[in-house]
Order: sequence, then structure tokens, then C-alpha cells
Amino acid sequence: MLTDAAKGLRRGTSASPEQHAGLVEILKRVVELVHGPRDDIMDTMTGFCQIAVIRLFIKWKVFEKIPVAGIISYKELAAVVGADVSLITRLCWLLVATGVLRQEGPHRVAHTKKSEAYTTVAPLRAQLQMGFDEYMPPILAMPRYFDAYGLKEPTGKLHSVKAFAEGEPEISVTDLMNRHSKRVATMLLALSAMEKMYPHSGLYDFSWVAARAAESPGDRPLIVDVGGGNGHTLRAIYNDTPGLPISRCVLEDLPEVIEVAKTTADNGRQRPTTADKEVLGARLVGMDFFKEQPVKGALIYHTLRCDLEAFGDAMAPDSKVLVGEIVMSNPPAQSAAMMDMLLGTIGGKERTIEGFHDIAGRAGLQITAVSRGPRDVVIMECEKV
Ligand SMILES: C[S@@+](CC[C@H](N)C(=O)[O-])C[C@H]1O[C@@H](n2cnc3c(N)ncnc32)[C@H](O)[C@@H]1O
Repeated sequence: MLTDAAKGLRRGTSASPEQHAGLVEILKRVVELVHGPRDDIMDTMTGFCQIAVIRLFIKWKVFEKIPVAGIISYKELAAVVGADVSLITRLCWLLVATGVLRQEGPHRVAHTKKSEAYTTVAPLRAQLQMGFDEYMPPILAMPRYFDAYGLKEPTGKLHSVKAFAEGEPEISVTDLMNRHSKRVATMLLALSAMEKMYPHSGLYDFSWVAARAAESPGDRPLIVDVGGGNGHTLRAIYNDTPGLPISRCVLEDLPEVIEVAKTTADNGRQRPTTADKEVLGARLVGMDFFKEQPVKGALIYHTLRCDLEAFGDAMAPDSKVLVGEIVMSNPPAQSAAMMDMLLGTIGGKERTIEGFHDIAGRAGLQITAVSRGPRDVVIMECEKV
């Protein structure tokens, strides 16, 4: 497979997301075989230096100052950014050394495909920003956190590692983030980049919903995406499902998130597609998923990477609940174990399938079908018991 992929790359054939993921997985395994512990430490330390430089360059808008098709001297770059030449050169060198930027001759620097990705407010840039701003501080605070709270799993809403790291252990992460609308907007954008890494939408065939809509016009809600952020999943489902009437779909999230969604539903893209705009034709409902479900009798309640709430009385006898989650295999895939660690900082955790059977049971549901994708990504179809 490696040789075929290399031949493809040489011919300039671009890999599908699945082929790309497969290739990365194989290369990772080869590196794991060859690397000794010292190589791992060096790579990790280089990684955190790299993310720090990229984060600084996003903040100082350095990437935008490098011409996309051209080259700039360190001196000019430092002048437009308003920084010391020695500082800019030194930070650029880290990115040149790691292949993110390219140096020409001794004094000039240019973009690579990797650095170009950081020049726009694209989901990828938001993802890096989220990793650095939201998850690095709690990870750095972990030794102090466990000194203070003991060697216990941090699972409560209060006393999360994140709130502790921000000096406010007595408030919930939701309350903490509600004070920072810009940070919430960045997280929503970042989550839409993750949709590409965890493409739940392709895992379930929604065509039967479009067929059902055509058979029974009416106004019964078809798909309610509960905790759907800025609508990126609903958009992906809509794109994948010809004939799905978007006006009978619902996007639900916290009221303040829905307000942000109204302005970021173009997904941060410079040229929003028709589907980006059309998703605003869905009903946008501000709500709290721990309280009563405001939309009754929908065909599908869809919840992706959210707590599984009790839908109880809102469900009609034929309603289905689709739960999209990472379901950890034992031992878990690398990306699932990493997500579990990140979730741990906000009091959450990834679960195994046994854990989901328990939760579904407590919510009065039974899991009736399971579709497994790569990297422990799973869609569970549930019905009322
Ligand atoms: C991990 S994100 C998942 C977002 C999206 N479903 C996805 O998979 O990309 C969790 C979502 O739940 C929303 N949320 C958190 N608490 C909520 C609550 N009590 N009621 C409604 N939505 C909530 C958040 O605003 C966020 O959009």
C-alpha cells in the first residue's frame, strides 16, 4: 500500500480522506518501529515549540504578511510585523526546520502548502488555536491539579482541570466559556474542521429520511441536530442527502451558540457555498439539552459528540435517536485515546460500547444498530425501549 500511495503521490494523484488516513496510519506505525524513546521525546518537544510559534504567528498575522506566491526577506517581514529581525528569523527557523515554511538563500522565506493553510480564518487555523488556547493550559496544570485533588478521575462539572487551570475551579466549563464569545466562536470553527477528521455524516445513510419526507409532506420535523454547534454536521448531512427539505430540519444548541451560529454558519470560508447559506433555512432553536426537548415528534434526534440526553416524551413511537460518538475499542485507537485525554480536562470522557449500552438504558433507549468507521468513530441508532 505504501508503494502504491508513493507512486500515486509521484503522479500527482490526490488521495481520498480515507486513503490519506490509511497512509498516515502506516507511516506512523513505521516511525513507531524505528524510533527509540529519545526520538519520541525530541519529536514531542519539537511539536510543542512548533505549535507555540504557529500560535504566535497567527496572533501577530505573520503568515498573512508572507506573499502567497513569492518570497520575503526576514528584514522586510520583521518590519511589517513590527518585530525584531532576530526574533522573527529565529521563530521562522523553527518552522523552516520542521518543513512548515521554506527558506531561500540565507535571508528569505516563503510559504509551503502547510503554512498557507494558516493564512485564512479557516477551520484548520481555529483547530490549532483551540488546541493551544483551550487544551494546553489544563494539560500543563495537571501535575498541580492532581496534587490538589488527589489521584482521582476528574469527572464532575465543577473542579474540572480546565477551570482549575484558569483559577476558577468553582465554576463549570460552560459558565467559564460563556464569558468568552470569541473563544466559543473559535471552538465552533475548530469543531467543523474536526468533522472532516471524524466524518460521522458519511457513516449513516439518511436517504430514507428524504424518501419519507417526499411521501408525507406535512411539517413533521425530520432531523433535529441537538448540540449541533454552527450547523456543520447538518450541512454535511444536507449535502449528502438529495431531496432533504432543510426547512424541516432543526439546529439546536445553547441560545448564545445559536446566536454565534447565525453569523458563522458560512463555516468561516471565504467563499461560502450554496449549502453553507441554505443551512440557515433550517429552524435554529436556542435550548438547553438538560431540560425538556422543545421539538416534539421528530423522525430523528441526532446528537454528535454531546452528552446523551433523555429525549423522553419528545419522541414519537417511531422516532429514532442517532448518537455519533467515539466509541473506544480496547485498547483504543490513538486519536480516540488523545480525545479522551482532552475531554478529561473538561470533566468528560470517551466511552466503550458497554458504557453506551448503560447510558442508553438509563435514557430509556436501546441501541438497535451500530455503524463503525475508522478511528473508533461510531454511529449508534437507538429506539425507545
Ligand atoms: C463537543 S460539541 C459538539 C458539537 C457538534 N455536535 C459536533 O459534533 O461538532 C458540544 C456541543 O454541545 C453544545 N452544548 C453544551 N451544553 C449544552 C446544553 N446544555 N444545551 C444545548 N447545547 C449544549 C455546545 O455548545 C457544543 O456545540
